[in-house]
Amino acid sequence: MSTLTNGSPVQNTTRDEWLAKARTLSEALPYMRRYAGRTFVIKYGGHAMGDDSLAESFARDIVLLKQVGINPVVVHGGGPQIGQMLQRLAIKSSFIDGLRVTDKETVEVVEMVLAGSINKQIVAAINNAGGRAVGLSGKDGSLITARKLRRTQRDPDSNIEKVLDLGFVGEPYQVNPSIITSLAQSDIIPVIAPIGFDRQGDTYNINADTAAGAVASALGATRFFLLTDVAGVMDKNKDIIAKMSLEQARAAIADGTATGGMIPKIETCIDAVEQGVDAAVILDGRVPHALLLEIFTEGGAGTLIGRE
Ligand SMILES: Nc1ncnc2c1ncn2[C@@H]1O[C@H](COP(=O)(O)OP(=O)(O)O)[C@@H](O)[C@H]1O
Ligand SMILES: CC(=O)N[C@@H](CCC(=O)OP(=O)(O)O)C(=O)O
Repeated sequence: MSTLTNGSPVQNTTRDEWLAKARTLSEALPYMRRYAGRTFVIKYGGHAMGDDSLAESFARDIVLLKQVGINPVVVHGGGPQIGQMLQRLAIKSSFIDGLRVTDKETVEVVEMVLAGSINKQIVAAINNAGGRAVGLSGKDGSLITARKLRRTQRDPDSNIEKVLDLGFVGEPYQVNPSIITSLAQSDIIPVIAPIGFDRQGDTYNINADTAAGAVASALGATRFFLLTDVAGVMDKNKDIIAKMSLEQARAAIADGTATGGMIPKIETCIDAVEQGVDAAVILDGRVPHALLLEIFTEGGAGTLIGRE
């Protein structure tokens, strides 16, 4: 038993808990100093959004990052939420290579769900947690000019390559980050919906990982985080891989360690690092405060993809 400065006795367990908390806070200091003034792009996936308390803890983490001098930029998805809305409207939806085939009617729903409801929910959650967030889509401030994504597939029988039509699925063609830097300088946290536009007035549905990677590259972000619904990239024994070089990341795709939605995710990380982002991290958005643990503790969480 020991005593507090006010003389009250403290049970040892409580004291140990306090010491553990103090150690964690103290451990965070060098990271806070290292990252002050840096830009972090955080991709917040639709699967990571989960319930209200998880959304609240995500918002608090973002506000904390801003408070310690980091410039967080949030790019969000919302695939499952788009799916639910399309179902309610009885609009059929299909995917090719993890990308939603998007006709004119679908792109209207996608924009409504992403730039409308989800974007504003995240903005409100950050503002309720004490931050100053502003929601944008790629159309605002000409942030993301897009062009139609061209996908081809080789027919295994004839070996002829055919062009697949995904409709209004776009790829970022030009990212103009000036709106983001102006907002960040005014202490505002930008929250971006992955919608692009072109000079012909067409609207494009962009995969949120791709949009976030393009924003991270254009901003020269120090770190790019992808919050998803797994603990990180798993090896063939289902153990989390803590760190991967670009070569190991490419090998994980080539040898089938990464499949499905993990493939474009790792590809996006490789592209972002090749274009100057210091490191990209895939981590579990379902775990409360995963972002804080990754950024401010020694062990980190999730899978870091970097140069060496
Ligand atoms: N090696 C791997 N490690 C972890 N997850 C993997 C791996 N290979 C495939 N996956 C799958 O990738 C999914 C994450 O991609 P995705 O569903 O597109 O995420 P999000 O909706 O967050 O963008 C995981 O839920 C998992 O099923
Ligand atoms: C072209 C394409 O597939 N766009 C995605 C955009 C949302 C997204 O990527 O959301 P998650 O990150 O939650 O998966 C879609 O329509 O679902």
